[in-house]
Amino acid sequence: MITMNHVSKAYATGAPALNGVDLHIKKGEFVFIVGDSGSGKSTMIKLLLRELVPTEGEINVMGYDLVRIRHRKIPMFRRNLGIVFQDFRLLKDRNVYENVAFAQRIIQKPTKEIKRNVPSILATVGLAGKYKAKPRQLSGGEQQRVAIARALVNRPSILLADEPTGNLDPKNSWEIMKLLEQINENGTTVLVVTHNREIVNAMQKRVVTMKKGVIVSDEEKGGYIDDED
Ligand SMILES: Nc1ncnc2c1ncn2[C@@H]1O[C@H](COP(=O)(O)OP(=O)(O)OP(=O)(O)O)[C@@H](O)[C@H]1O
Repeated sequence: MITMNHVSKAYATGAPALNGVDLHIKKGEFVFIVGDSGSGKSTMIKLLLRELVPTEGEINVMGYDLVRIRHRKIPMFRRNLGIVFQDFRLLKDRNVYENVAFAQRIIQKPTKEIKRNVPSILATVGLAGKYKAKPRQLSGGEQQRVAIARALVNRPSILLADEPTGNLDPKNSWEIMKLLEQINENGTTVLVVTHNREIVNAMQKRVVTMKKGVIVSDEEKGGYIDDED
């Protein structure tokens, strides 16, 4: 589903952000990506989204060769991915329903289908009763649920979450992680970049630890490794 072979990414300045990374993720896995600030996690996510191209190496996601993919095929490729960020990135002047429906309008789903799909996905994330609310009327946890609904409504095969609990209190963080786990149990491959040590240690999932652009550990049912530096 996701393969990175000897992937390096150097920016114009500084040491390479990624340096010879090999990573294989199978369909249906739940993987945490952890590591100190600057270890290369965001760079990895950007490469998987094809926002960046590697300096060296090969990346294949869902059968798409991300080094050689033609520009006009990138939007089609990205339909396979749902993305969630730390800061939610909702449309502030649109209500919950519109925020989720927007993702379907972009891919030109017929209105009839949108009217069926949006309430269904809002029920999945536990927000069926809040479809008319504006983002500012929601808690941080609820806003993140809207963002997750928006990421899922087009039924992506892979969900990428970049620090999804970074702005949430512990209770909401747990609820969001449990929701991501449930989404994974329903068949979606889930990658979560996080600094949340307690949750990583408790959830007993695969943990890939990055340090200075390399993978220093990759463990099934792993934990958060403390940096001794
Ligand atoms: N656009 C850029 N130009 C130059 N260097 C960059 C750029 N983006 C990131 N870097 C550098 O690449 C390295 C890896 O950064 P990256 O953002 O991938 O780390 P990260 O693990 O996601 O960090 P954080 O946890 O703080 O988000 C860092 O040294 C960073 O300074």
